[in-house]
Amino acid sequence: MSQPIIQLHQLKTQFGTQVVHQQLDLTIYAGERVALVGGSGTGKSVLLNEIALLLRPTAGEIHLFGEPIHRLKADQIQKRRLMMGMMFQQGALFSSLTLLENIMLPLRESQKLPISLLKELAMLKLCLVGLPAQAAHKYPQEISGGMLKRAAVARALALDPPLLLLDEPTAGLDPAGAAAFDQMLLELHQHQNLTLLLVTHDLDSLWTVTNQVAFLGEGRVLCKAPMRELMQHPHPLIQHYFSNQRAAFAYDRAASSMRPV
Ligand SMILES: Nc1ncnc2c1ncn2[C@@H]1O[C@H](COP(=O)(O)OP(=O)(O)OP(=O)(O)O)[C@@H](O)[C@H]1O
Repeated sequence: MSQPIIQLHQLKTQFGTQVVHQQLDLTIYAGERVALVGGSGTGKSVLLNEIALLLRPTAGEIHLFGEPIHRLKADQIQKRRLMMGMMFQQGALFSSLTLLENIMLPLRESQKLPISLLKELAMLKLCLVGLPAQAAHKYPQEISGGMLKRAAVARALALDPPLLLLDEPTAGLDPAGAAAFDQMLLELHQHQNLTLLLVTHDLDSLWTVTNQVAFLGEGRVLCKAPMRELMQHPHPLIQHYFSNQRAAFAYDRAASSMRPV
């Protein structure tokens, strides 16, 4: 059995009087490809930000890479942060920097290396996500949405983190672009020894990218299981989420593809 790299115990998240998570438990093991799904407003992005240590839960414990975060000192927490790459929903690249400069940013902040070497490392990441070398000197506003998302992944992977977090990575992409992005994620997972955790509403991504799906509802994770099993789960919220024509089409596409479902 792989090591657990994310463990959430009895997490509670509250904004004012709104309780978003309550008694939420979740364990993610090294090497898994996990999606967080659930209805709008169930707190998927909030949970991702808590795991990324960008937001503090109201109560409960987060263990990352086997360490209880609440017992760590600030410098140790920062070290854990660097072990996670995060791709934000809109990419969150700096518009005044080229793609290469954006990818170099995390490297410049944490590595004391000559600039020529940093550039080389950043170029490697650019290639890794399937972007052409000419894209390096373009600005975010000069490239397509698909390229932007790939550049955001390249930046998230700049420091070779073992864990990649992605917030709705295929949102806004056309079907072909989304499928190509999913394929890139699978290749990165295979070749970079990554654990993937993505928030998504993309039913095709659930079938093709993930091997575990954690379903959020009633403030907690109602079930974490492979898609096939999850779809059989009797909880009404899960049944409702998957009982529609779009979900049925995604199932048919997955079943007719060569990939195991
Ligand atoms: N910083 C904040 N302050 C107050 N409320 C917040 C904050 N961040 C999120 N919320 C609220 O928490 C709830 C969960 O938000 P979140 O964005 O995590 O939902 P989600 O499941 O990702 O939704 P969607 O699928 O629509 O993107 C929402 O009601 C949101 O308004």
